Amino acid sequence: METNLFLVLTRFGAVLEFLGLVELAGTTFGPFANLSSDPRAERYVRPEAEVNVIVRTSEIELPVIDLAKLIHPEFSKEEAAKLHLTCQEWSFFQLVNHGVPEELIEGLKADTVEFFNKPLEEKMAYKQDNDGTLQGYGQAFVLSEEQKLDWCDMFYVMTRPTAFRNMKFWPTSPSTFRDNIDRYSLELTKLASCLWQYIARNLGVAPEVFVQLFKDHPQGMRFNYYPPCPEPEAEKVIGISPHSDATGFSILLQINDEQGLQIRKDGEWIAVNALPNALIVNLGDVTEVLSNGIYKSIEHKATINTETTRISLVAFHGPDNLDMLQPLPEVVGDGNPNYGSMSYQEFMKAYF
Ligand SMILES: O=C(O)CCC(=O)C(=O)O
Ligand SMILES: [Fe+2]
Repeated sequence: METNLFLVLTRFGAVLEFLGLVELAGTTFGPFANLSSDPRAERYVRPEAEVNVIVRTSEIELPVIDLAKLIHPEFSKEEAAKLHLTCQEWSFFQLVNHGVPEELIEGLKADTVEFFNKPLEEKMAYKQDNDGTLQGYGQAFVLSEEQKLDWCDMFYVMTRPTAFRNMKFWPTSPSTFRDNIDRYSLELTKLASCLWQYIARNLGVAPEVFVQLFKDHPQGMRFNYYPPCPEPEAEKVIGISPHSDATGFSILLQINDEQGLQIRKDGEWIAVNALPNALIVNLGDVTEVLSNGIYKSIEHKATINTETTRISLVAFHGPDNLDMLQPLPEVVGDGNPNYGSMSYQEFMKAYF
């Protein structure tokens, strides 16, 4: 979690000082026929050293957790033990048999692709404004003129609590998009409640404690759109910079089944090869602190490629408005707390 964390914070409402560069989003990609000769490319092309880190190429499959087994009386104990070990060793896992209806996922995928394929003017009707929440269509944090930019358009909406929804950012076309986002949001909320209970038990904490911590299920959804990046500079361009998520946990759906997520494990970058129907879950910084570091929030990034567009959807699940963020007493026991206590507000501010 000790990384450059430009990414997630405002998902839950911190204040962002924007520099008006949001207008760049979307307009930047199309005209980039040649990154090496276009002066705007400077904003995206990074020094080689930043990008060329080791990637383990050997096939490593991210652990798979089966939700049907987790909730099945006969298999639950074994699967919960696997979940605990996976959370300790990886912090990332693929969730299968997650119960989110396939028809809903397929509908949401189709709507998302259709939305991003629309002409720029139409998408700009939903552009981010300076309301400090990053909701809408645009780019991730642009904090200075010097900062290198991620090769990614984003579209972000707060989905829960439902009172936080700002419907002016919710596209009316495709006609099913709003409803599918709403339904998916509810499905993931149910899923999150279920997972929290097992995570709590695995940490020796009463599930009610987690129910209370995450009671209104704050949830934001970030749609990431990574267009193909032209050669020859593509190797020095990143889809999303290395970061960890400031959440309880995040749930990623690959919209068009293109791979590109990489996670940092034991000092190496590992390319994730996700199963077609899996959701990818990763524990965030809040969980790292609550668990006193038993579970870590690990760094990850998104790569781009030269030929194809990649689209992902990440749903962030945060705690309710905490006063203080600190390790749970059940987890610390008589041992040393590794993590101090900090105000939740301060914690969120640290992301700037
Ligand atoms: O698109 C991906 O694979 C990663 C996205 C991500 O990490 C994020 O949105 O926080
Ligand atoms: Fe992330």
